[in-house]
Amino acid sequence: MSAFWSYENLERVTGGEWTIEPTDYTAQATGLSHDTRTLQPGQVYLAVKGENHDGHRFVGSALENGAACAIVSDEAAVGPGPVLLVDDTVAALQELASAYRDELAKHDCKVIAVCGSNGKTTTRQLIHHVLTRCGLHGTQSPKSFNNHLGVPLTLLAAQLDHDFIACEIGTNHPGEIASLGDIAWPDATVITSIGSEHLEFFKDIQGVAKEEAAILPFVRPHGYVTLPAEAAELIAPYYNVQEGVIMLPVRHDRDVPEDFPLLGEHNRMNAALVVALCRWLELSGDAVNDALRCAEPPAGRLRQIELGQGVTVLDDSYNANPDSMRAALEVLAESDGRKIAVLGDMLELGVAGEAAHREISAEAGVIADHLVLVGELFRGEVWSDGLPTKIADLVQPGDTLLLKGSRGMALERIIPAVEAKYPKV
Ligand SMILES: CC(=O)N[C@H]1[C@@H](OP(=O)(O)OP(=O)(O)OC[C@H]2O[C@@H](n3ccc(=O)[nH]c3=O)[C@H](O)[C@@H]2O)O[C@H](CO)[C@@H](O)[C@@H]1O[C@H](C)C(=O)N[C@@H](C)C(=O)N[C@H](CCC(=O)N[C@@H](CCC[C@@H](N)C(=O)O)C(=O)O)C(=O)O
Ligand SMILES: Nc1ncnc2c1ncn2[C@@H]1O[C@H](COP(=O)(O)OP(=O)(O)OP(=O)(O)O)[C@@H](O)[C@H]1O
Ligand SMILES: C[C@@H](N)C(=O)N[C@H](C)C(=O)O
Repeated sequence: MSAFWSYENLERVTGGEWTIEPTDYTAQATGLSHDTRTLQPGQVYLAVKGENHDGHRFVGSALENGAACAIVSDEAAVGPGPVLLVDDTVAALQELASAYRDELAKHDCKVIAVCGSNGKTTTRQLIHHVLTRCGLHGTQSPKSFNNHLGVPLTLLAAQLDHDFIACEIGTNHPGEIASLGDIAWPDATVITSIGSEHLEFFKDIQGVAKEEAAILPFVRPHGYVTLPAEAAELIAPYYNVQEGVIMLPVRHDRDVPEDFPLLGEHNRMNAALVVALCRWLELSGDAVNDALRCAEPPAGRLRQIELGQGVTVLDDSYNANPDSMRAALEVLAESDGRKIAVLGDMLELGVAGEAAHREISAEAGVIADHLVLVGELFRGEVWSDGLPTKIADLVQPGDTLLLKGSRGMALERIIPAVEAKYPKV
């Protein structure tokens, strides 16, 4: 265990003041949690004000349940154990993560950042899967933890004897990548894609490219960046790296095994970036290929569900923007049987949204034998409790059904009705 988690170091790094003093300043906590529902005894509890709760309300129960101490910004939050008062708990979390990042560097644990418009979770999970199968020990972002809370929590959850952390870095507003880059200081970065995401805030693809390029100055000297060749062209105007950083644009997927199981050209390109990263890490090509052959997509990201009577559901319901819509429609176009596309609204596209919905519905109309549009922006069906059954009734044996829309549309709600009609055998 490192002295990093000692009470005296927590005080030093955060600049806080103890409102309830520890009895032994050199004693160690075992890590940090911001959630009493998952907190382990011995961890620091960090109180965060969220959308639904104020974490300060749970300080008492955190300490009663064995938290080593609590970090708070509200003097009134107390309990049976040490309490460290700071101005801003989110800033304290980020300061702790920054300091821990320096510890990780001393222990030669590599931080691998995964940025990009589409494919961060898929690629981050692929990296963790492949590196682990190649014999390295490491950790990765939970769920899609990729923002001002998720990135520091991911870094702080790593152990100092880990070989790597695969850490997603996300954005939906200009400036977010730079502030997270300044915490993560990655050894290597994969930029999965640059596309029409969150245009409400980035305006256009140049805006997205500029934002994603903002990770580059934070890649550590002699570090590594890989990205698709088209993305490299888009970020070229913003190219700015530390000394000795190698940047490898990837043009093709020919190094990915033919039998890589994730669907779609976009996933083959994600895998090609992982292969490039693994070469930089000097991992065995055969071991990397074997690992890629048994990879699985994360839930809701073009996951193929085989039901009874030859019905296939392509569950791509996690999120949507024009690029990931097109990627999914390409897969549907190649699929067996009649093709049914159920497409939900693409959110956060701002003024670009109207044309994008028009174009996608026209393209989908050419590919699908049956197209169902759901949501206001598509001028489609309004969601109702009866919609899943209505869609299940359209499906015939041997069909392929694509479900794709933004998170807010939650199109995975359609799956149980289709499963009920065509139970898995
Ligand atoms: C703070 C937090 O983690 N909240 C998550 C929590 O919400 P919940 O309603 O339970 O809690 P509150 O936030 O209201 O509570 C405040 C705190 O109280 C704690 N607490 C609560 C109850 C209790 O009994 N005990 C407690 O201790 C609680 O733990 C809080 O600390 O759960 C929700 C459901 O799982 C989560 O959705 C919610 O997560 C918030 C939104 C969050 O930001 N989490 C980050 C860790 C994270 O990284 N989340 C990612 C998604 C990130 C994302 O959307 N990324 C964008 C790009 C970046 C956008 C950026 N600008 C932004 O605004 O975020 C992208 O496009 O990818 C994830 O969850 O996967
Ligand atoms: N390189 C890619 N290009 C286009 N679409 C992709 C790519 N990789 C994955 N996708 C699709 O994008 C969607 C989101 O995938 P994923 O969750 O991996 O991305 P993400 O960047 O982590 O998303 P978020 O930022 O919302 O967490 C899925 O539909 C997935 O199939
Ligand atoms: C879920 C969140 N990370 C995201 O990608 N949002 C967009 C707008 C979506 O859900 O499509």
